[in-house]
Order: sequence, then structure tokens, then C-alpha cells
Amino acid sequence: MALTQVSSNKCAGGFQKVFEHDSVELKCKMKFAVFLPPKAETHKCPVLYWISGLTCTEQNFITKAGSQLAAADNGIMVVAPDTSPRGCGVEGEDDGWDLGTGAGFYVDATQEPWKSNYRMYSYVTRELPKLINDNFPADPERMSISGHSMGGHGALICALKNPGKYKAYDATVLASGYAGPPLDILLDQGRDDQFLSASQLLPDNLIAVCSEKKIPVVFRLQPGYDHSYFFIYSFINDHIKHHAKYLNA
Ligand SMILES: N[C@@H](CCC(=O)N[C@@H](CS)C(=O)NCC(=O)O)C(=O)O
Repeated sequence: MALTQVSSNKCAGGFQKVFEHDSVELKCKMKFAVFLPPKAETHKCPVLYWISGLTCTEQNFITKAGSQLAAADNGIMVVAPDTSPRGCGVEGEDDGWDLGTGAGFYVDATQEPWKSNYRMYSYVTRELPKLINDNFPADPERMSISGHSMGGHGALICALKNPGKYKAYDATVLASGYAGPPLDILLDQGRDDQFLSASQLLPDNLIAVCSEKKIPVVFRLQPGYDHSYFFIYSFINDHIKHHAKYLNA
């Protein structure tokens, strides 16, 4: 599958790049960002997939989260795709900010008019990893997944539906039916997150299930922080290190 380079910037000793390609699953052009640490010049590297939240593109994480220095230090490639198909002309896809364009929810839609394009689950778990493994110095045996908000939920459903595929987990939803290899969840939540006070995020449910199932979870309620990338920027180093512990083991 042909990749077109959209941009390339030297960053943290490596390169922050963006590529475009024709997606088979989504039937449209898709962009994704890839950070290549200096180590990738000479070695195969593990890959951390980051999936973003509502309204994001491949740009939000790479321009706002400040992940590149920690990824360079730990020799980790970071792949951040767009959050939905775009420009497919699906009826209703631009009617609201929380469904459709910029809001693909990392699921494979089953109903018309969504089902032929809105296949973000297959895109992030199959098409994109194959593309990365075929075109970059990636070690296909060492991948993990993390995300924010819609992407935090997406990261956990990808992990739970593919036991053993991802080496580390970092998400905000229930793990009650999980029966795969051990999980180790690091969960940061801003105490002043506007979606938390609107009861749209339910970290207490995750904590309850994890204690019941004896799944290790470190939950940190961070005073004063909201839902924004300023919050992500503040704690991304801990999350990169958390993933590196497993990816570089
Ligand atoms: N409804 C608001 C909120 C959207 C929002 O908070 N999106 C989060 C993910 S759920 C985000 O990462 N926004 C992009 C950014 O802050 O760069 C909007 O449309 O701007």
C-alpha cells in the first residue's frame, strides 16, 4: 500500500512525520502521524499506538502532548492516527461533534449508512499495524495502545478484544469480562475535568471492577486538571515510561 509523506520534522533527535494513504477499511484517504526515535535508524523499535479523543485529527497529540522526548529516550515509535474516516459523504456525519467525522469511536459500524466507511476498530487493530510493520522499522511483537477520552475507551476495547496483542494498557473503562494475560493499567483523571463533573466519565466503575478482578490499576485523580491536552502534556512522561516497562522488557 503506497504511503505519501505529508510532513517530516526533526524532533527530539528523531523525526516526527505525517503520512497519507488510501485506507481499504475506511474507503478514503487517511492520515497518521509517526514518531521515529533516533534508535529507529539502526534497530527495530516497539510501537505505542495513541488514539485521540473527539474532534481530534492526527495533529492534536503530536503538537500538544509533548511525548517525543520521552519516546526518544525509551526508543519507542509512536503512531497517532486520525479519529475517523473523512469526506466520505455519509449522511449525518457532520451533524454533531460527537458522532461521525472526528468521532469514529474505534468501532466497526454494523448499520447503514455507517457500515461501509466507519470501521475504525479494524483500521487501528489491523490495517494500520500492518502498514506500520511493512513500512517502518517496527518490531511487530512489541506493540501497546493508549489514548484519551474516546481514545482511552478505544484503547481498552482494542486490548480486551485482542488478548495478548498489546503489551500494556491505559484506559478508562470496565474490564469485567477480561480473561487474557495480565493487565497493568495506569489511569490519570483530572479532578476538574468538565466531562467528569457532567458524569460522562465513570472511573469509579473501572476501579470497582479492577479491585474485584484483582487487575492492577494505578488511578491518579489529579487536582486542578481539566480534560485538555495541557493535562495530557503534564503526565505523558509517566505514561510513556509505563509502556516502555513492558515494550522494552
Ligand atoms: N465539544 C468540544 C469538546 C471536544 C473535546 O474536549 N475534545 C477532546 C477529546 S474528548 C480533545 O482532545 N480536543 C482536542 C484538543 O484539545 O486539542 C469541542 O467540540 O471542542
